[in-house]
Amino acid sequence: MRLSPSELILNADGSIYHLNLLPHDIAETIITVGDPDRVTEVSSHFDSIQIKKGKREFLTHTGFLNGKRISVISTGIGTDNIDIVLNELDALVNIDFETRKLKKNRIRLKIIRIGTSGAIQEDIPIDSWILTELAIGFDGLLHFYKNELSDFMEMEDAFILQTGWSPKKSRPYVVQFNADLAKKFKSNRIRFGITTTNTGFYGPQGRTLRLAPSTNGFIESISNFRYQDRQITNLEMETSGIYALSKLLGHQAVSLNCILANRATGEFSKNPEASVQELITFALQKITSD
Ligand SMILES: O=P(O)(O)O[C@H]1O[C@H](CO)[C@@H](O)[C@H]1O
Ligand SMILES: O=c1cc[nH]c(=O)[nH]1
Repeated sequence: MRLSPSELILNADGSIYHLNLLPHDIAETIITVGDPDRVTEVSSHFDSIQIKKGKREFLTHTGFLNGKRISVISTGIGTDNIDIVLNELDALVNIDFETRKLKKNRIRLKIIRIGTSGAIQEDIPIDSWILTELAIGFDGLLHFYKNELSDFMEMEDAFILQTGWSPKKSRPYVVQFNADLAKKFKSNRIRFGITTTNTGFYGPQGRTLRLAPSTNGFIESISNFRYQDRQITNLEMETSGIYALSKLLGHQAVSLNCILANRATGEFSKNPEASVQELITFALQKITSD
């Protein structure tokens, strides 16, 4: 089937609508970061940079490090942006832009998120790193796609029951990392965890400045959740969308979280930039150690 101009939207130069990229602009190993400034922090480690392109909050650098071609792309904040980034990255490799038809041979991208996050358990130190094994999405993105991702229905039901989750909110969905890709990042510095992906930074993460969240004791309630002796470790705003769409599209994804805040102790990192830099260096070393 030929995709119409309103579905597969290409710019005048043939690049994909939001990312502003041509198919050959991206590598098969993709690092996603939320903050556009973090793109340069990652690509400054590259031996050479071939592509620097962007539009809106979506900035991409593609280059080589130790002979490996890598792209780093900023997603901005939130799973609504992840919907755009994942669909457009997939289109770049799996749709022929000339014929507007799906390619026969599918390419499987390796997607590694390097992001920042808040811990919700007291024993998780500031500036430590968590690799998300299971993401619990409060965002609802998955529900807009035909899918049979139901492996964790029992855990979802347990979460809804234990936290008294309001039916006014989207049903939380649980989705897993790609275990093969995750093996690459095993290290005594990395803790595997359960991450919630929240639809905002303030109310949706139980923060109160002037507005009170609808649920009293939101952080306490999700930090007390237990499933098969496991507990939620941290929260952020993209991982469930990345994992869900990667699974549906056939890509491999892992999410690395640099813990900047601890919501149980009220602490925040004294040097967030250095902390994120260290995680970038670690991730790049693992990615290029084939
Ligand atoms: O540091 P990044 O990758 O943006 O990730 C986290 O930081 C942002 C909120 O400050 C959200 O995007 C959250 O997921
Ligand atoms: O508390 C935090 C810190 C970083 N990112 C988040 O989404 N929440």
